[in-house]
Amino acid sequence: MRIDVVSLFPDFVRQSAAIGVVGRAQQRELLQVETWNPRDFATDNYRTVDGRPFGGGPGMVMLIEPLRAALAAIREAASEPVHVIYLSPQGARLTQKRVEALAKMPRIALICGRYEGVDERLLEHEVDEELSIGDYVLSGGELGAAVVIDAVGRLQEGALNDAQSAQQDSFSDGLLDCPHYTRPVHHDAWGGVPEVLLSGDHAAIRRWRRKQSLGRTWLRRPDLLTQRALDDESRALLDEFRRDFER
Ligand SMILES: Nc1nonc1C(=O)NCc1ccc(Cl)cc1
Repeated sequence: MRIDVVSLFPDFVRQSAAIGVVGRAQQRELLQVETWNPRDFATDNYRTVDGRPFGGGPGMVMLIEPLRAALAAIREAASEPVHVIYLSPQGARLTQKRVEALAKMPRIALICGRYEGVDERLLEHEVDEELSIGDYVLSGGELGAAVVIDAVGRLQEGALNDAQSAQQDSFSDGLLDCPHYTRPVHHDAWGGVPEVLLSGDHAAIRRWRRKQSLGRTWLRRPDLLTQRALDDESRALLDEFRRDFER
């Protein structure tokens, strides 16, 4: 999969995509991240990328032309269609479900805005999808782009090792993760570890972990439970968790 990022801060995007799982996915050529700086597509001597807002008001707006020219260059370098995404608080909230769909696309382009916004005509004519990583205001779209690159990059076939895949699965089935423990078995100030995890009874351990994931989701994110049907076993485990909790 190839991801082209249009950003005034290409180094940030490149460096964040060069580490960890995503960095390794690039080394293995499972993923390719390229950056394009709109300033390189500005047509005037001052390499201008922003303009004053019509209607007045503070701040500046990103010009159409440098962004449009950067996208044209991206499309020229592409043998297949490019799905263009704009990151902003005005977009649809990014979910794991949407990440899984994006991860199957051959090419996506991420446009990172700065200043007060991007000329609406660019968004109307060039952007296929507007996405938000959360309901808060950042200084630009680059952090959103880094989130999309990470979430989509780790889903590329071969990017994750077994442990990471297991962790991914626990989140991806729409539930919160269970608690994790490691040595020491007994900590002076903070006590021990749930006995079942020391038992070696793998069926019981699996059951305990599933019960914890269901229970934590019920306690912390009940909205996630309404979005999915629970099979009989999960329903029984959650009821057991709730009985224990309310005891
Ligand atoms: N929340 C979010 N989810 O994705 N992006 C954001 C965000 O706050 N971007 C800031 C931003 C976006 C566009 C422009 Cl022109 C300026 C600043």
